[in-house]
Amino acid sequence: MRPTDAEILAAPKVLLHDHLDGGLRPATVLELAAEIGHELPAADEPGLRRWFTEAADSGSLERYLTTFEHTVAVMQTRDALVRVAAECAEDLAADGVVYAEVRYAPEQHLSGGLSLDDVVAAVEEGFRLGESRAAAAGRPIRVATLLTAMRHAARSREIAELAVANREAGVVGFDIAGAEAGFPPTRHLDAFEYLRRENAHFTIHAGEAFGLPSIWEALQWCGADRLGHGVRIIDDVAVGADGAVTLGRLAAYVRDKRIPLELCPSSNIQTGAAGSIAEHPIELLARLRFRVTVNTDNRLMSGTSMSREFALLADAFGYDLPDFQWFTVNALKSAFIPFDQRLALINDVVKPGYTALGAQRAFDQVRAAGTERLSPRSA
Ligand SMILES: O=c1[nH]cnc2c1ncn2[C@H]1C[C@H](O)[C@@H](CO)O1
Ligand SMILES: [Zn+2]
Repeated sequence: MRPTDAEILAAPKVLLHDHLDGGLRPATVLELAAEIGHELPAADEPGLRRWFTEAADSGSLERYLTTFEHTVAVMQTRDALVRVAAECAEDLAADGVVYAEVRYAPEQHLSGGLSLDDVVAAVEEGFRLGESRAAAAGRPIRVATLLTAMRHAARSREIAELAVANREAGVVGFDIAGAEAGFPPTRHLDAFEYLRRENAHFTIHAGEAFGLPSIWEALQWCGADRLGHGVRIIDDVAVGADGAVTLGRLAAYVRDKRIPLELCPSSNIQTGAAGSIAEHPIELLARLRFRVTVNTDNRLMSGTSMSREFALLADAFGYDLPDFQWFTVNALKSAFIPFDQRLALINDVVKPGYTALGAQRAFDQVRAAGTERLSPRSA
């Protein structure tokens, strides 16, 4: 059965891959840009919303990334960062997300004179503010942070140190992002070796715009805990005409080691990593029991939300609530917060949430069945 949109919205959801600078409200971009005199490509909310999705719809990661020029430009002051982070937490909570790991690159927020420490402090303040507003609105959420280093730049070791220094302040991990082709993860080996020595967690954007060599480096040279996208692992999965499946050694390793794949269906279509939702490898990877998770990547650029991603998957593959519970539990198993906290969220929030939805559906069916109709009298 296709879950209703109301059921999808109410279902507890978990998000591991969402960029702070890819999820601003269009109205906020307009207001912040007006305050600092930044020129935008559209003058009103619907126009700006449309511009972001259309410009990001380019089929190339490099062109997709140019749209961040306008979001990063308006996130250069303490107040702007607090506001954007608070709204991010509120928007995710309103969408039924109960736990999120949100990432951003502190090195991109220094042009207004903030230090790296100032940037982290402002974003954490915003997340705490958003969490408390969401709780007051009856939609509790926990937001944890990943600090990203840009792969074309040379500050990854410094950002890794910033992540470790802010572990107690809400930062739970590290990531590298930006154009993938030409910037292999091994350029940042120093940062990853440092993080491993510090017993810290990290994910790497790999296997999105570039294929298996990028995934292999991220795992076997750098030691990534998770793969940001990792969708091109499908290149190492062969399906014969008779339906027989053969995994190459890298795909087998990813599945055997339960390496989480942070799949982002809508984003993958925009950057050309997949042709359409119906053709997205998520269905085959899920059926093969890879550790698949569903994510938004950039809600503004993709005009999406966790609920929308789930709805698209439900339409394309007939997924129902048990499938969404499976994706959600997978995500929590893969989160960077401590094991006891992950378990508590699985057992006390996610499973009861899906059970309640199942019970509600059963009641609705009984109630519908209770309205007895006279069937036409047969001859
Ligand atoms: O999907 C992505 N792949 C690579 N880089 C990305 C993706 N989405 C966002 N970014 C970049 C642009 C942002 O400015 C940066 C930090 O969030 O990360
Ligand atoms: Zn991303």
